[in-house]
Formats: sequence, C-alpha cells, structure tokens
Amino acid sequence: MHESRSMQHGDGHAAVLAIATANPSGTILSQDEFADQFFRISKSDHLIGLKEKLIRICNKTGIEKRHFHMTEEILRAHPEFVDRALPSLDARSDIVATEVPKLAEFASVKAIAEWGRPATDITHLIFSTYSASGAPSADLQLASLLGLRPSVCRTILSLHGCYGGGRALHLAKELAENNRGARVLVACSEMTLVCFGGPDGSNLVGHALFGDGAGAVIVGAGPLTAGERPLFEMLSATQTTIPETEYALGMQVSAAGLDFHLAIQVPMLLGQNVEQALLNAFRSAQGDDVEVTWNDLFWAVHPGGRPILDKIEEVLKLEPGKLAASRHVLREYGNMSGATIVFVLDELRRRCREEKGDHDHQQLPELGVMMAFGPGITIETMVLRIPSGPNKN
Ligand SMILES: CC(C)(COP(=O)(O)OP(=O)(O)OC[C@H]1O[C@@H](n2cnc3c(N)ncnc32)[C@H](O)[C@@H]1OP(=O)(O)O)[C@@H](O)C(=O)NCCC(=O)NCCSC(=O)CC(=O)O
Repeated sequence: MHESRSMQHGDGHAAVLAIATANPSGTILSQDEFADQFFRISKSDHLIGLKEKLIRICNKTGIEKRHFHMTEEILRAHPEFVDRALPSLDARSDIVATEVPKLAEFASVKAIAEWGRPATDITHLIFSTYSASGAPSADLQLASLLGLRPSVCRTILSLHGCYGGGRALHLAKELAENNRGARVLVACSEMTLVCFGGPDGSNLVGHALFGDGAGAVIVGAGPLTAGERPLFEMLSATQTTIPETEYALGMQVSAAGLDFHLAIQVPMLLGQNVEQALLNAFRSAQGDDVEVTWNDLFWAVHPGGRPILDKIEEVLKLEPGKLAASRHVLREYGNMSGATIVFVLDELRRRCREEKGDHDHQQLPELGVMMAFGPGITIETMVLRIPSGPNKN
C-alpha cells in the first residue's frame, strides 16, 4: 500500500515547463495620452480637477503603455459602460464570457507549442480571472477551445485578483507533485472591460494602473519526457495573510460592473510584511535555520504599483536592478492583475537566455523568489530555482 501510494507521486519538485503571454489587439494606449483619451471617450472633459489628478497619478505609475480589449466602437455601442448609475453587468459579462477565454487561448496555444506535447496530454487546468460571473465558466470554454480531453480536471479561481496567478501556480505545483504524470495548464486572463467606468473620486488609481493580458504556464514534475525542459523548479510555496487588512484591497461586483478598492496604505502594508512572508516560504524550503541573503536571489515580484516595488526594494535593501523584470512588465503593460506574474516569469526567462550573450544583463542567481499580492491582503510566495546543466535555458 505504502509503495503504491508513493508510485502515485511525481519525482522531485514540480517545474515550470513552458510560459507564454498574450495581450488583446483592441487598443494600445500610451500612459502620456491616457488621461486625455479617457476623459474624451467618457465625455468627462468638464471634470477638470479629476483630469488633473489623473494626469498627476499617471505620471507616477512607472507605466508607459497598456493594452485593452475595449475600443471606442464598444463604448459607442454601450454608453452604459461609462455611466456607473446604469446597470451594465449583463452586457459586460456577455463580452468577457467570450473574450476572456479567447485571450487565454492565445497564450495557452503558445505555451503548449513551447512545451512540445499535444494539448490532450494536459491532465489539469487551473483558470484564474476576475471576470467570471457564470457557470459553466471560462475554464470549460478554454478546455473546449484547446481540445483538451473530457477527463481534464478543471478548477476556476475567481476574484483572487492580483494573487490569482501566484495561487494558481502554487496549486499547480501541488497537483503535479501529488499526481504522477500530471501536466497542469495554468491560464490567467484579465480584462478591465468588466470594471471600466467614467471617472469619479474613487476609481482614478485603478484606471491609471490596470491593463489587459493573459498568461499561460505548463507545470509538471518528474519523470519528464524527452523534450520537456524545466525552466524554473518550484521548491516551496506558501500563502501569508496580513491580519486585519481586509479593508485595504478589494473587488465588489455590482449592477454596474466590478469596483476595485485600493487603499493608499497598500505599499506600506506590503513593505511591513514582505520579509515575514519570505521567511515563511524559505522555512518551508530549508527548515527553521534558514539562511538567505535577499540580494543573492533573483526576483519575480508582482508589480502591483511602482511604490510597492520601491517599498520592497527599500525594506529588503535590494540592489538596483533586482526588480528589473517586474519594473519592465509594469512599464510595458501596466498591472494585469493575476496574469502579471506570468509576464514577469517570462521576462526573467528572457533575461536568463540573453545573459549568455549580452553583458548588459546581470547573471541571474540559481535561487529566486516569486511573490504575488491581492485581496486579504494575501501574499503568495514561491521559492524557485533555475536548473543548472544541460536543461538550463
Ligand atoms: C497612484 C500612484 C501611481 C501614485 O504614486 P505616488 O504614491 O508615488 O505619488 P503621490 O503620493 O504623489 O500620489 C499622487 C496622487 O495619487 C493619490 N493616491 C495615491 N495612492 C492612492 C490610492 N491608493 N487611492 C487614491 N489615491 C491615491 C495621492 O493622494 C495623490 O493625490 P494628489 O495628487 O491629489 O495629492 C501610486 O501610489 C500607486 O501606484 N498606487 C497603487 C498601489 C496599489 O495599491 N497597488 C495595488 C494594485 S492591486 C493589486 O495589485 C492586487 C489586487 O488588486 O488584487
């Protein structure tokens, strides 16, 4: 019995076997022009004070551009998306019910191609989004679009917000390590269409930060088949909730769509608690006598906002450049909620490849850490290792 139980487990730690990302082709907006465009299309140019404030906020985000599914044509067809006093959830849900899985499909097809095995070899699917409001949901639709087998085990993570990608990867690790031969597709797809609205005193920061994107990751543990290459080994994963901070980050579904709440204290709260979350993850990997120097690691941090990255850099005394992959993703795409961490992993992988031939890139250390934050405040932390030897990418 004992032997047959151990035969059911994968060999060793789970690993990331492929990563891909996608963005919608609808609209790309430069952050410099965002306030002008947003106030024009929402017919709000008369709200001069709010517009000036949005310009001040946009200038401080560290973002250069963002991608959106939303277009002016969609807004012309749905004036209720601008006026939050009008009910609009049904119309928003109709659009995202098709478009969110479709965006996930673009990323997943690329990840499956990189992985090199047929989609029918996927045994588990974990889909994370803040846009799902029906059942059956985006997970089933993605499974159909990709032609996954009917026995694929599906899980949907709904409204986990920005820690959705981290949570999905954590679950994928546990599934892969506990089910021999499992190959888990993690798909995170986020679209701001569900929370778009005309400017008011409470939603400017969300409008300045969030963008649309999808990430897909294939996760599996040993034995690996010929052609499978581990990109990041997933050594340990923990979740830490900061007590009594429910008020600080949240999402609420209403007749007018999804409302985000981002308290001004979020960067400070994360700064005060990040080290404990890291120690929890490293103790889980190395035991109580953990010895780790933060600057000896590579870093994949969810770029929730520029001051969050600044605060983490400050409290952990990180060398400049340690959060470069996170800052790059924030600059190029904004905060894509749960999908963002997949973009950061992809960027790190790119830097890892380039370091061989490009001396401008710092050599990545062998050990690193992935962190994602969201409502709770919840911190998902994972200790990663870049494999050495012939599989190194
Ligand atoms: C908004 C910022 C770009 C502003 O940058 P700075 O803080 O450096 O600049 P600043 O102090 O001069 O602030 C500029 C103006 O923004 C206002 N301001 C700052 N933070 C605010 C907040 N959370 N809510 C409302 N207003 C805010 C300030 O009062 C100020 O207004 P005035 O100019 O009128 O004085 C930044 O604070 C930021 O990126 N904050 C978001 C961090 C965050 O919460 N991220 C989590 C995202 S959610 C996530 O990732 C997880 C999830 O949702 O699941």
